[in-house]
Amino acid sequence: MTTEIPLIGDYSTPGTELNGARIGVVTFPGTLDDVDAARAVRLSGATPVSLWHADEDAAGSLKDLDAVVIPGGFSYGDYLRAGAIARFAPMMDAIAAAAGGEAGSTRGLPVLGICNGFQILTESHLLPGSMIKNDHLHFICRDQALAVENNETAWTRDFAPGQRITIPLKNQDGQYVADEPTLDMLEGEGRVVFRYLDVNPNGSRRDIAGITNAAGNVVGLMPHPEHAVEPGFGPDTEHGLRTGLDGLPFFTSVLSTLASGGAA
Ligand SMILES: NC(=O)CC[C@H](N)C(=O)O
Repeated sequence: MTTEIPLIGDYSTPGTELNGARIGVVTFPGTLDDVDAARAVRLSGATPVSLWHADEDAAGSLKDLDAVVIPGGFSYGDYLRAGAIARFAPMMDAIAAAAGGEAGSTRGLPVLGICNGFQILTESHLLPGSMIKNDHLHFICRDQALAVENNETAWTRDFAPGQRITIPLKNQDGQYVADEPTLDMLEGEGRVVFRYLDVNPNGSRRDIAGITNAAGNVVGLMPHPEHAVEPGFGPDTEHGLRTGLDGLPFFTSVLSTLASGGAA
């Protein structure tokens, strides 16, 4: 069962007109950023739909959805390892089947994992590699500059190639690791989607901040685009102006992808 998420507030910023797309936002026990993710979806013009991790008809609930966001937070309190318990949720089985794993599937449901969502995607083996503690062993919260290395995924096509963006980063388990052959494969296939700029905040291998599956429909990243979608709330971007809209193209990109009829 799914419910459209009622939202309060002013939508007179971009994307006020509803465009017919329905995007699911998953909630686990301990999820933190589902409300902000839903608001970002709505600001892009799509309708956010709430998805519950333990839904007994998870596959049925995904049927009329066009994309899914797995938001940030501390699913199951990050016990054992961030995302390690969430991966066994019935909703994750349904998402994996609809998204198609590493290679993508015929449906190729677009899935965006943000921070804890990225951790859940690696634990679920929808994306390769693992997230471990930041190398300095501290929780970090900062406005982080990134380079968009691949603008041909379902969630990045509204960016320019190589575009510099700034969005918030806040986590303790943000260090992306993988063995050298996997890192070489990701680089070789253009699957590094975002790279940290100016500073590597957590020791991630090769400054990797986000990656995609082979088909380009599943994307995960540690920084939080849903916190940079409204004027006055996101990080300073250019010339000290508080524009803070660098997260919005994630959510409009998936709409462009859907409009063009492709998964990526
Ligand atoms: N902001 C978040 O999603 C936090 C993610 C995660 N559980 C961590 O600290 O690392």
